[in-house]
Amino acid sequence: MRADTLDPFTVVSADGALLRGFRRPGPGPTAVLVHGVAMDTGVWLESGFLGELAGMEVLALDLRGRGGSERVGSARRHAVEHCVADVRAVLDAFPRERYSLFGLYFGGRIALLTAAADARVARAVSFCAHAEEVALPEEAVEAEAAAIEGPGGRAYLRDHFTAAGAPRWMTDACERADLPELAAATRGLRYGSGQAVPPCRPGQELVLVTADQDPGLADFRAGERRLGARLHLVGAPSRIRAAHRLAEAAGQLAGVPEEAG
Ligand SMILES: COC(=O)C[C@@H](NC(=O)[C@@H](NC(=O)[C@@H](/N=C1/NCC(=O)N2CC[C@@H](C)[C@H]2C(=O)N[C@@H](CCSC)C(=O)N[C@H]1C(C)(C)C)C(C)(C)C)[C@@H](C)c1ccccc1)c1nccs1
Repeated sequence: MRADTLDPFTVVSADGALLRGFRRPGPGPTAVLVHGVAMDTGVWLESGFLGELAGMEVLALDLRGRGGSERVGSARRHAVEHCVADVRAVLDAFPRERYSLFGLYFGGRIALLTAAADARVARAVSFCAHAEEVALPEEAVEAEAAAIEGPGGRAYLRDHFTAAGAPRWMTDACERADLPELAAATRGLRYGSGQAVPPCRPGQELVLVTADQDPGLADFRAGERRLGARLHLVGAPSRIRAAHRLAEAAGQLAGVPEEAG
């Protein structure tokens, strides 16, 4: 028996891309959920994230090229500025006083960039993606895109994530991916995804979440200093293994008072 009522919605992004998602009604503050590169809104249900946000209104979108949203086809139309525009189209479609954004992996960077661009965002929580500049290794990312669109694309993703100890919901998301579009999204990372998140607005709360044993912990610490972000660590040996603990972390961070008894 599904405990949640999920109402599908459709919004149009600034460049005309048709985006789909779902709203889970709730009495409390509004959460907007932003998934990662090789994911879609299904991860919020399968990871247990949604249940941890009981009491909040939840708006979850499929970013362009993912889930039920429009296939935009080109790497340029997957530039990070278009992903930010996708999130802002959801805010425009559901006018609220304030929003809390929760982003998974690359969705976390999109959430942080959206906060920097949009004062309506009161809080942005990035799970396993930091806010610092990243020099994307062109060749490695191109090789990854080629692997994804190649004949063994499905196996590349499944095997790599499985070997890295990813949870079932992350590998299952890869099974649903439109591989040519995922390759375009991967190539699209070269258009701005490495940029550092600019300082956000006064009053905005930023939270960075990662594994306490993440080898890249220094980049998350830099976000504490540079952006005044809060750092929340989960016990895990890596960012990917932290995925098993992110729903639990979300519950702790959502900070929505338990329903009155
Ligand atoms: C350390 O990396 C991990 O801890 C895995 C982790 N990644 C990341 O946190 C971030 N990324 C990366 O660090 C690197 N980026 C990659 N390629 C870009 C990239 O990410 N993808 C493109 C395809 C899509 C599947 C996605 C991806 O997941 N691929 C994985 C490997 C797949 S299987 C383990 C993947 O990292 N590959 C790397 C290669 C260089 C190996 C190709 C650089 C170049 C940015 C440093 C990611 C959030 C991001 C951050 C900022 C800008 C862009 C992207 C995960 N993210 C999702 C789930 S786990």
